[in-house]
Amino acid sequence: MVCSLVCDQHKVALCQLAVTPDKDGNIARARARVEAAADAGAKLVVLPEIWSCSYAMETLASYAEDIDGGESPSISMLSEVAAAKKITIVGGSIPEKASGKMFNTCCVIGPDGKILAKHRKLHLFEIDIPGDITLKESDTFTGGQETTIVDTDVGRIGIGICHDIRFPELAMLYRSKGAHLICYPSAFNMSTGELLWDLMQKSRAVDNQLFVATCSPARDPNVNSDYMIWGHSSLIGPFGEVLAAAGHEEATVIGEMDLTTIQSTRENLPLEMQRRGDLYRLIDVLVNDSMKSRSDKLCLKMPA
Ligand SMILES: NC(=O)CC(=O)C(=O)O
Repeated sequence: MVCSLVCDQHKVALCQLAVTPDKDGNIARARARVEAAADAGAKLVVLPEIWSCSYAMETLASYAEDIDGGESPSISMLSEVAAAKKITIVGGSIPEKASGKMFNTCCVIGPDGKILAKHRKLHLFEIDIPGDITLKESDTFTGGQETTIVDTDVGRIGIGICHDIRFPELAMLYRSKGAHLICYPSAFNMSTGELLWDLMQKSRAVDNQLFVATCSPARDPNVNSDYMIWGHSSLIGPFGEVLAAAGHEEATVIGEMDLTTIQSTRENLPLEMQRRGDLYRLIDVLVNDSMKSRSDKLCLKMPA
């Protein structure tokens, strides 16, 4: 491949890791997977949501790391590997402790091993389907306050974590700021995954005509927990094409991201030129919605 000043084609690896309660083991396995992905030519490696320990609300605090205080074995390992292999890593997420709170945090690390950006999950997952699944992340985590878009060697990347994918406004914001790729380290489950996982990543990609990468932990069918992981990490192109996809078991999948297809897709299907800013604007939706009370938001008005 011949690259001009800035290379447009990049191999992206999604490391769908098997995650256990053994943190040292998880870090060692992640290191081996990231190194192997780099050796296979990946310039960007993406890890899952909560990969240093199990996604079990009751045990997360005992695994939390102080990233800003420099006491984070998980992030130190990623920095070492990024620098040794000269790659960019979207480091999934780990439980982060800071100011007496806990966040669900993704670090983006550059080829010099330095942290380029830190994203704290903005929308905390909340679901209550009686008899099936009930989970409220906000009982455990504090939500982040900042959106995250970062320039890297493989393009401009917007970051969201799992449930953040359900909020199209965030993806639209990243698109408007020139993102080439949105990465969503995630951990969907068996109740949400089958119907929503593929649909949402393709929706964010085709609505915004950019690349979307998701990375999940592997499913453990023997796990003694009511939260069984869906898996199926994927790389989606700007026309909704599946460029790489894992099953539900532990695997690394690598896909090629050709950034020039963003422009060609936008020329072929010029959505941005057709947007009816005279009839609707995102700002109106946001302002109207934020003025409503929480109970108003939950209730759909029925016709009289
Ligand atoms: N971890 C999550 O945010 C899970 C989620 O969004 C889901 O649908 O499952």
